[in-house]
Amino acid sequence: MDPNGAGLSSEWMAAVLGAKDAVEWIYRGEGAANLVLAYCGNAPKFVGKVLRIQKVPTNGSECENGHSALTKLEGILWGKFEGIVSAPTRETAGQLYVQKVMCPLLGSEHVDAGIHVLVSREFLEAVEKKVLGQRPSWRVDAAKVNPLCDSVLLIADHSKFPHGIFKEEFCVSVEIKPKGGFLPISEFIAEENAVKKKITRFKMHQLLKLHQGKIRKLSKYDPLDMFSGSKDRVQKAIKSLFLTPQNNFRVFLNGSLAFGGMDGAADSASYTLDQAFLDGLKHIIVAKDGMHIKYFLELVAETIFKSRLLDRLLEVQKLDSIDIEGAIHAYYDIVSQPCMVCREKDGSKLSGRYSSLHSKPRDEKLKIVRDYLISSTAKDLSLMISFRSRGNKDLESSYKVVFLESTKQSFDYKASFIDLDMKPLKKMEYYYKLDQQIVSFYVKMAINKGKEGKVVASFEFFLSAGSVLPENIPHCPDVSEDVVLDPSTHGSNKITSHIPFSFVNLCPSDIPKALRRHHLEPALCNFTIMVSCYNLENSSGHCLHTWIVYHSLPSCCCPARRDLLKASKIEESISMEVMLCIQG
Ligand SMILES: O=P(O)(O)O[C@@H]1[C@@H](OP(=O)(O)O)[C@H](OP(=O)(O)O)[C@H](O)[C@H](OP(=O)(O)O)[C@H]1OP(=O)(O)O
Ligand SMILES: Nc1ncnc2c1ncn2[C@@H]1O[C@H](COP(=O)(O)OP(=O)(O)OP(=O)(O)O)[C@@H](O)[C@H]1O
Repeated sequence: MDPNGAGLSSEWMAAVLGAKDAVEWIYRGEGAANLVLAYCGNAPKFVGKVLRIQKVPTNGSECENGHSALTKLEGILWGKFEGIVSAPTRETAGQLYVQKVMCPLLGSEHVDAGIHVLVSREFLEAVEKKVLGQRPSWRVDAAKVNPLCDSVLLIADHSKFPHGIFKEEFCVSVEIKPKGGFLPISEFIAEENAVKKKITRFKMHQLLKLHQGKIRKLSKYDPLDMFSGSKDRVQKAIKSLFLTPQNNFRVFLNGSLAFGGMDGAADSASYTLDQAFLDGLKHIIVAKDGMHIKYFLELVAETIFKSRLLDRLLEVQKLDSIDIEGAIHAYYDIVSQPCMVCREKDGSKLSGRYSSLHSKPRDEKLKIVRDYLISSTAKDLSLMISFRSRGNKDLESSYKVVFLESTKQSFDYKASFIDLDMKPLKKMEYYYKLDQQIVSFYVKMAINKGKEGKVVASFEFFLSAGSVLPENIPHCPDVSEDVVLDPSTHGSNKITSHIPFSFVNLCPSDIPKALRRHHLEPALCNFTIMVSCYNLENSSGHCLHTWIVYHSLPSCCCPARRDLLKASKIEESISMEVMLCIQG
């Protein structure tokens, strides 16, 4: 690192990547703002590294060359962190933000701010051309490599161990974007938005994304499980991510994407679970056929649970203590604009509530907004964890070690946070609008909820090869809040929720009893009970089959028991899910 904090040491200044270097960089992935390339050549200074290249919107006006610095107000906001204000470019300021702001909060051992390397325009053009075919088409349409950038970030490749000790070793890594893991309690949340205190933004946003066509099915993942600190709930979170990865879960084998997609909308209809992934896992996890994925998911959950990595992240997320509905007021004062929220609420009894925010000293308002933006970074970053089996090697490990009880194996692991970008100050207004859009859409959709009475819990379980269906489903907690609209029928007033049944005893005559146990009156609703079976191995993880096992309308005949027993004989690891659909 150079003494000016610009992140360009003289050694790296000398290395300008040109067109001929492009062959050594291959597509690794991308998000909304950056394209990431992995190194596949032999130059020691690049081995084990990735390049993170800034993109610009294709429909944007002029491309910024990265030389525009922070705005004056951003300079004031981040002024207390050495070097950020005087950083010559936004990129450099962003890198210093990672070093000076995020590193101390998350722990320097889990963050690599990277260094800048110079690149020629020819290099950027050549790599862009080279990776075009691998990029999701909607990402290609949305943004392109910024041709005016003259430097890019070189960061450790967190999907690999830097120097493998053993030539033959396999490394598997997961990338998890856990999103916001707590429910706000802010007094500034308007009464009509009180649902925010009970339902996560992630979950509500899913409905909006479904409606907008950004995803094809609702995620089963609940960030509250991930951040719960409870082993069972963390396991549930990991399993849910596996079943509906979207852009929240990916697996890499020796640095190559093996599961999940770079397509932000990836869900069980679009990701693939290929043989290479299963074969690779077999090098790392010692288990009988059909159990590798189950144990791998256990390994990930165990590591997250034991390492307490997310505890610290949650604390950083909680810097957002008054919610965007509070922070937006401080924002308008900082940018010296009339407060649009107070203007809208003018005359309402709530508008007085915000005067306490508007009368705070400027320093406090700056802190509110600064903390909100830091929290936004923490709610959007990803965690990468790499694993390699320690085998029988007794060498002392320079990494942390996790023990997987199910296979009696020890693994080295290393964990890093990626994508710690500084969020622009001007995004505050967008955050407020998006928040309101998410909540109002959810509230509108949830109005249907009143029609179905009290609905019950969901459960899923894994069946391994040759196993029989369980006699008793464990007691499920009441999650009557937890009603989701069925993606396939959204728009109508059909509600899908989950109801526990003992599979073995499942027969139509038991169903009314079971419904009553959950305070549902069978006579008052038409309903369907479906069992879906997901294959976890040897195929794409798609839903293999859905059986309608019971329909309340007499004309429907449902050979439930026979089909379920057939399912139990599937010689694979499968996950089954029972859904109760009630037509309002
Ligand atoms: O607002 P969210 O929660 O949708 O988060 C955005 C992410 O969407 P997600 O819901 O995770 O798919 C979004 O991710 P995708 O592009 O959807 O993969 C970005 O990370 C975006 O950040 P930025 O604009 O690149 O700085 C994220 O925007 P920020 O809100 O973090 O600024
Ligand atoms: N240091 C790294 N090591 C390994 N893989 C990485 C690294 N950094 C990024 N990646 C891969 O590249 C992808 C895109 O990177 P990143 O999330 O930084 O992009 P972004 O455009 O900033 O994302 P966002 O949409 O959240 O703004 C990641 O999802 C990850 O798969």
